[in-house]
Order: sequence, then C-alpha cells, then structure tokens
Amino acid sequence: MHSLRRHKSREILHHAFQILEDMALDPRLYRSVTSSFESSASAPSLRASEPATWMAPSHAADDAGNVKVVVRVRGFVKRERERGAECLIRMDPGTQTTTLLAPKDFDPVTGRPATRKVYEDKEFTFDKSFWSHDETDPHYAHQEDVYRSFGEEFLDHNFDGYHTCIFAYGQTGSGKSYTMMGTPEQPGLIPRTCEELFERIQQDPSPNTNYHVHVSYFEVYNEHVRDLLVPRLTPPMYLKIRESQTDGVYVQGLTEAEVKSYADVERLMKMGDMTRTTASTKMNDTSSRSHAVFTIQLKQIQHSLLSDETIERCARMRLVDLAGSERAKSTEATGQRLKEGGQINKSLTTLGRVIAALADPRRAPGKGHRRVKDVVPYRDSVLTWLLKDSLGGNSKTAMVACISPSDYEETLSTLRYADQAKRIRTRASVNQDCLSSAQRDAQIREMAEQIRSLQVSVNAASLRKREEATELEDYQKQVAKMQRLMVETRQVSECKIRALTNEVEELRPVNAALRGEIEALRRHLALALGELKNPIIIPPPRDIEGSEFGDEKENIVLDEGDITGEEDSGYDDDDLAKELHEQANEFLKDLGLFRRKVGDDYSRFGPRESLSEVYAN
Ligand SMILES: Nc1ncnc2c1ncn2[C@@H]1O[C@H](COP(=O)(O)OP(=O)(O)OP(=O)(O)O)[C@@H](O)[C@H]1O
Repeated sequence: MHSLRRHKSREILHHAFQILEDMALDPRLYRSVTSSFESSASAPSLRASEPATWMAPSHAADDAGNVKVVVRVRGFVKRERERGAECLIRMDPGTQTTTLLAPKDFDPVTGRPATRKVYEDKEFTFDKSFWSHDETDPHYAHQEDVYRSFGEEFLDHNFDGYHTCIFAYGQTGSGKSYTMMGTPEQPGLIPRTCEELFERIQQDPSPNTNYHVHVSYFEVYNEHVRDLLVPRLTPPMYLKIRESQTDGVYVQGLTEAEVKSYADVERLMKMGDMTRTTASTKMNDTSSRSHAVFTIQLKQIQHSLLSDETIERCARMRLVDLAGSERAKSTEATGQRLKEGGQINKSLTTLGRVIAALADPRRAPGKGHRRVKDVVPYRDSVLTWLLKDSLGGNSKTAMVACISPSDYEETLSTLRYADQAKRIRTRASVNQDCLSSAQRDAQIREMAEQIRSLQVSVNAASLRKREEATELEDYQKQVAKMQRLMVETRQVSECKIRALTNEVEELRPVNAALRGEIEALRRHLALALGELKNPIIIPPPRDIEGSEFGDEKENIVLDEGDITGEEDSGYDDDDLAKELHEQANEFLKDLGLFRRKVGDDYSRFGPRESLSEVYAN
C-alpha cells in the first residue's frame, strides 16, 4: 500500500521537476528534494542529508558563527541617586561602542582623589550597546527595543530548527532579571519570546504543520539543580545531571510541561519565579541567588502529502538569567548569603574559564596553528556543564552583558568578560529529521517493541524486588525469633544458676556437720581398734561360771599363766581377787557399752568402708 503510494508520488514528483527544469529554476532545489525523497525511501537515516526545500532555513544548514554580545546599561536606582552617583558609561549608537569613563573620584573637602588607584577610560565595541540609562534620551532602549534587536532574530532561528541560547551576565543589581524576565508592565526577553512564538504558531496558515511546545524551568542553586515547576519541598529535592550520546547533557526527571498558549507559559513562569531563590541584599532588594534556566522546546512536524514524508524540526531555546557576580564587601553579605555569593562567584569564574578556553584564537580551525586540544573545563561547575552545548556546540548564542552605571571596577570586569565572549565560535546545525511514512511506522513499531521489552524488564525487576522484600521480611522475622529464643535461654540459665547457688549455700552447713560426724566416727573406730589390738588381760575369777557376765565368757581371752600364779604378791588372796573382780566388772561394763556403740554405728552407717580403707584414711 505504502510502496504503491510512494511509487505514484515519485512519478508525480519527477513530472513536477521536469516542469521546474523546463522553467529553468534553481537545479539545487531539484537535487535537494530528490535526495531527501530518495534517502527517506531507502536508508533509515533520521537526519536528512539536506533539508527539504519547503522547510529550508533562511541560513545555511550548518552555520558557524560567533557568540553575539550585546551590552545594556540601566538607569540609576534609588541607592545610587541618593548618594549622587555619577554615570561612568557612554554609548555611541552609530559605532555600538561602550566607553567606561574613569571616575572623577575627588574628595569634596580636600579636592584630591579619594583613592590611590589610577583609573582610565576604556572602550569596547559590541554587536549592540543598549542605552537604558536615561529615559528622556532619544536613544533610550526599551524592553521592546532589546527584544526587536536580537530576541526576534533568535526566534527566527528557532523556527528554522536551530538551538539558541541567550544568557544575561553582570554584577548583582545590574539589570539581568529585568532584561530577561522584566516586570508585568515591562516584560523582558523571555515573556516577549514566548508571546511571539504562539502568535506565529497561530498565524501560520499551513494546515500540514503541527506544533508542539514544551517548557521547563530550573535553577542552579549552590551547585544543585532544582525544578522550579514543582512546589518547594523541605528538604529540597535536587535533580541529577546526565549526559547521553543522543540527548547531550540533560537534567534527569525535570518537568517538561506541554503548553498550548501563551497563557499557559505565563502561568508556569509565575510559578517558577515564585519558587526561585531570591533574597534581599544591600545591592538589590530582590537579588537572584541562583542561575535560572528557562527552556522552550519547539517541535514542528510537517507532513507532505506529495511525498508522504514527515519532517520534524526540534529547536531548543535556552534563556538564562545568571546570578550576579558580587563582592562580599559591596553586598556586606554574611552567613548563608555569603556562602551563596561564594558559590555564585565560583560558577561564574568557571564560566569565565570556559569562555576563555573557547575564545582562544588557537582553537579556530584554518589559522595555520594546530588546533588546541585543551579540555574546556565544562564539568568544573554545574552551570557550565549544563550550558556546554549552548556555549561551544550546536547553538546560536547571545550574551547580554548588564552593567551598572556607576561601578567602575565591576563594570570593567563585566565588559572584559563580554569582550572575550565575542571571540567564541559555535557551530549550529538545523535539527531536522526527515522520515517517510514507512520509516515512521517502523520507528513506531520499534519503539512499541522497546516499550514492551522495557515493560517486561520493569515487571521482572519489580517482581524481583517484591520477592527480595518478602525474603528480607522472612529473614528479619527469623532473626527476631532467634533473638527472642536466646533471651529466653539466657533467662532460664540465670534461673538455674540462682537455684543451684541457693542449694549450695543451704548444703554448706550440713556438709560441715557431716564432716564433723565423720571425724568423730573415725576417732571412735581408731579407739575401738586400739582396744581390740591390745586387749586388757583380766585374771579369771574364781568362779567364773557363777558370774553374772556369763555371756561375755567366750569373748574374753584369759592368759592361764596370769590367772594361776602361785607366788605370794604380798596381798591377801581374797582382797586381790575382790579387787580384780571389781576391776573386771568395771571393764566388762565399759566393754558392753562400747559394743553397743559399735553395733549402733554399724546399723547407722552400714559397711561402707572396709577396715583397711579406714586405716588408709
Ligand atoms: N533597564 C532598566 N530600566 C529600569 N529599571 C531597571 C533596569 N534594569 C534594572 N532595573 C532595576 O534595577 C534593579 C535591579 O535589577 P535586577 O533585579 O534586574 O538586577 P539583577 O542583575 O538581576 O540582580 P541580581 O543579580 O542581584 O539578581 C531592579 O529594581 C530593576 O527594576
């Protein structure tokens, strides 16, 4: 279906070109359109080798040019009027020169110079010098004049498909925000550009062109990027900067709001301005403490029924209101303001180094020098990294140097900065894609496929995440359970230790008593054994039969010799016998008692230790 249509279109085109050739029209036109057509029909190149003529830009497609530098001086503010400041700026509308005059800094009392420094007049030439100092002057440059002078031209570039960047540079309180954003009564470059953008879109008679406009607004505050189109959060949410081959440097997760009318843009600008970090300093009541970057993305899609091709042009406009360079001495800043000032100056110094590196004449090709390969320090600050493309790449860029009328040193520094920026060359090219319907369909199919596979991997990742979360939960539960068990076990062990300690304490006196008893028994036994080993020999009574101790008769060992002695001992026999008899009776009584004691002990302790063991002990 597509190829049939393409074939027919090709026939019609060739026929049309034949007529054009016959009419002796520019042959480049023919080449351009055929090559565009052929390339779209064959190779899947997204960038047209040459732009289609009906969308051709008014300039060459790859346009190298210098950064445009304009300077604008503002009128006196209240603070300057009050101190009777003198204007040190002179501008010549004919030559576009700006002259910085040496201050007549005489002490009114002594009539001598107030400072020892020697100042001299300095002259600079820029693309444009805007005299906005004295409103009564016929050359006074109003907001409208500034816009018409180069803002309008830059919008033309955007419609032609070029990226552009306009940034305002200058000391604090010199009029940057006034020039870029302005006031509701005196709108600046940003609102005027947006308003005219939508006017042009609405006035475009071509029914084949679709326009898509997106805006973003962010600030770089203390080297952090903050989205100005989302409400302020505490703690603030900072965005990351990324760099890719296809998109260059970009801010990840930045709001890119689609806008259909100027009213939409106005609403977003207001929101962003309210969110932007400003503070009152001695030099400016509403001093911007951050660099603000307002970006407009313009996409034009044109479809040709004749060739069945779609041409897309994407242009990006960067409108940057830099924070002002400042001297801590002039602003009398302390604390947070001083820290901000330090960060502002640091990033502006890096911007200066980037400009110096880019402006180095040795970088320019074809000058007989070897091209300088020095690395431009874009990455040394967030601001320069983000403006990398705008400063030295694919962009048409303009710098508005804003100056105060009565500050010699700060103004000289700004003018020198601007003078150096004039030498930067950028190489802008038209950002245009030319696609046939088939290529567009293939691209859509490819993207759909990519989305599907991304969806699958996102699903898998979220499933994995869920599983990991469940596993982690289980693991945490197990750990908690184990900890509980360990605590319980420790508590049980402590209980046991306490109970055993008590028991030991209770048993200690019993143990001591038992030891005493054992000792006593040991002594009893030793005594008994001694008695048994060395029995006491008792002479037999005369009539042992009739003894009342008849029972013990067998147990007593009597020595016959001892009891039958014939010798006269000097005692009366009867008396001796009586005495012995009494002694024997006493002994037998003792022995009976001892026997009973041994019997008692035996029944009480049993045969626990053999006699040899007792001896051993
Ligand atoms: N061209 C001008 N005409 C009239 N008033 C101006 C002009 N330029 C600046 N002003 C006034 O000067 C004051 C300071 O200007 P502005 O806030 O734009 O300075 P700034 O350079 O953005 O300062 P900062 O870097 O501190 O943010 C403001 O009151 C502003 O209205």
